[in-house]
Amino acid sequence: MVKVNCLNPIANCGLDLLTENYEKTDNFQEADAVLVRSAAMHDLELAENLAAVARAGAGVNNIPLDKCAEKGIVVFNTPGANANGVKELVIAGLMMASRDIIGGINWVNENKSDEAIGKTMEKAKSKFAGREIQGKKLGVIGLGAIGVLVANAGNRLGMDVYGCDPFLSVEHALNMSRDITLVKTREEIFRECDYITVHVPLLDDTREMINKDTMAMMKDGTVILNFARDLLVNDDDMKEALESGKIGAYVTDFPNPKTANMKGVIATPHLGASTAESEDNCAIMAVREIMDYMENGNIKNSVNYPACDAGVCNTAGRITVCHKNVPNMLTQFTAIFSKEGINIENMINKSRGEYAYCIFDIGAASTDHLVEQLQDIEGVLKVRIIK
Ligand SMILES: NC(=O)c1ccc[n+]([C@@H]2O[C@H](COP(=O)([O-])OP(=O)(O)OC[C@H]3O[C@@H](n4cnc5c(N)ncnc54)[C@H](O)[C@@H]3O)[C@@H](O)[C@H]2O)c1
Ligand SMILES: O=C(O)[C@H](O)COP(=O)(O)O
Repeated sequence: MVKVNCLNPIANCGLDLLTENYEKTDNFQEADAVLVRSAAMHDLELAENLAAVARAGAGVNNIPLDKCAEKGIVVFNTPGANANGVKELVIAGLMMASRDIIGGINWVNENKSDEAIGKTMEKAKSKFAGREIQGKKLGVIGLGAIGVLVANAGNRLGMDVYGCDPFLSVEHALNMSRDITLVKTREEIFRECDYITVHVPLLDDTREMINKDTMAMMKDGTVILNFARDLLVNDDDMKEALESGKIGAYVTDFPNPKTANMKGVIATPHLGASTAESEDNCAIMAVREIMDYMENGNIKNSVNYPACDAGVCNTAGRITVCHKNVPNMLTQFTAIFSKEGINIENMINKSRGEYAYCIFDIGAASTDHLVEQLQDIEGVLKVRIIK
């Protein structure tokens, strides 16, 4: 029985995929697999039995990826599964920053008991006038699942779209409209664009990419949209830029105590992926990833281990090994099978950075004795019997 713990509520259509071989537990420490959204995992103690963590979503900065890798815990995410939900909210953000929709709605609420509201509004409305986005320049930093959808949508709305992503994948490039101008550096976007939207993961080299120096390059009144992570922006610098008019508005899905109280900020409470469709897509993808890993040892969409797919095992046994990506590991593994007189019928070994992963399909049923010997090799992080 595989024990699954949900650190956040996960959509039922995903959980319903779990067969009778899985059991939900409320106890994180006894889980073999964990499903999570944004719950912070950095301070949690990781039990020996934990084999997999699936993030039903994109950003994994709430998960200690290296600590997990070091313990042979494979971490997955669900690329693209919530991208359309975020794209639609970004478009709403573009609109809210361009037309004073919020001011106008507030005015109607404040004047809702005015019998003559139909007349008074005609006088009041000039306070809420805005500008159109058609013909304006939109810069998209990060052309992944969300960035490409935002870029294409901006293009369809008549914007002149610029995109920047030094690691642009072939898949995302193929999905991008040819009308979008690809630029090599984000500085070109900072200098050129009226609206700048960031869709990058929070990493050391993206942290505070919007700061005093980068905002100084921008046109006066530039609108910044941040539906990625709050730490991509230096809040104190943003406050100054909003006060001076350098930045016209800061739209963020990640308010914090500073930005929630900042004039010129339009904030939503991390709503990007909070649609029924995105929650269902993420839950289904995350549960399928966990099940394929637990039942077959296959890895798809991991963020700390290499992809590895051996299909369904059709030999007598299958053993998987998470290990350090260092010399002489395979020789030591195969020596153990050879000593036990067990034939390796198929084998896959993949590496990713400091870590590597092996699937051995063998001619005999796997035994605890085999596992113990493999586990004793220095550099082996986790050994699992699949069959
Ligand atoms: N508001 C929300 O609810 C919500 C929902 C989903 C994702 N997110 C956030 O949005 C981020 C992006 O999500 P995604 O699904 O598009 O991820 P993704 O992995 O598909 O795309 C990220 C892109 O950023 C690019 N990138 C990395 N470093 C870069 C850099 N220095 N400069 C430019 N590009 C760089 C990558 O090459 C990749 O193409 C996530 O990491 C997450 O933080 C927020
Ligand atoms: O990175 C993500 O996928 C988003 O920030 C969504 O987070 P959530 O699943 O907590 O809504």
